[in-house]
Amino acid sequence: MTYRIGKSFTFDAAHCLPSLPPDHKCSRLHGHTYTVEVVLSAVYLTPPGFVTDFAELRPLKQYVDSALDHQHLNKVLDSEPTSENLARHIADWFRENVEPSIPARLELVRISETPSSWAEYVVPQS
Ligand SMILES: Nc1nc2c(c(=O)[nH]1)N=C([C@H](O)[C@H](O)COP(=O)(O)OP(=O)(O)OP(=O)(O)O)CN2
Ligand SMILES: [Zn+2]
Repeated sequence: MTYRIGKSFTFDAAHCLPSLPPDHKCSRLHGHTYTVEVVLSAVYLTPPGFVTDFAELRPLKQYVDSALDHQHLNKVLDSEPTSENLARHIADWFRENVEPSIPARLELVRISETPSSWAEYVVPQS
């Protein structure tokens, strides 16, 4: 049996995908209101019955606000800022900076650029 929780954050940012053909609309600079959703799991609950306290995820919100909100994502990521690469970037940051101090593991990060599309990075089982 595994328990899961999720939390979402939003931020606004600009990006372009320069390796797309020049006539592709996403090769030009444009912006999105992004949604970041993280899903965490635990086999055992910690008192009073949490996978982890949602408040423990505050550092991720601070990272999103300081590093991603109102930024040009091509200047933030080493790779082209697709939703897939952004999901991996956030998962890597979370696993390095938050996961070691909480009783839960990161399952996945989901990114939505628009209400009708999303991409996920699913963390491999260790
Ligand atoms: N697999 C991916 N495909 C695309 C990505 C991506 O990150 N991963 N990104 C883009 C562009 O960033 C684009 O801005 C978003 O694409 P799209 O969903 O086509 O956006 P629209 O709002 O224009 O959607 P419509 O439903 O066509 O109005 C492209 N592809
Ligand atoms: Zn885009």
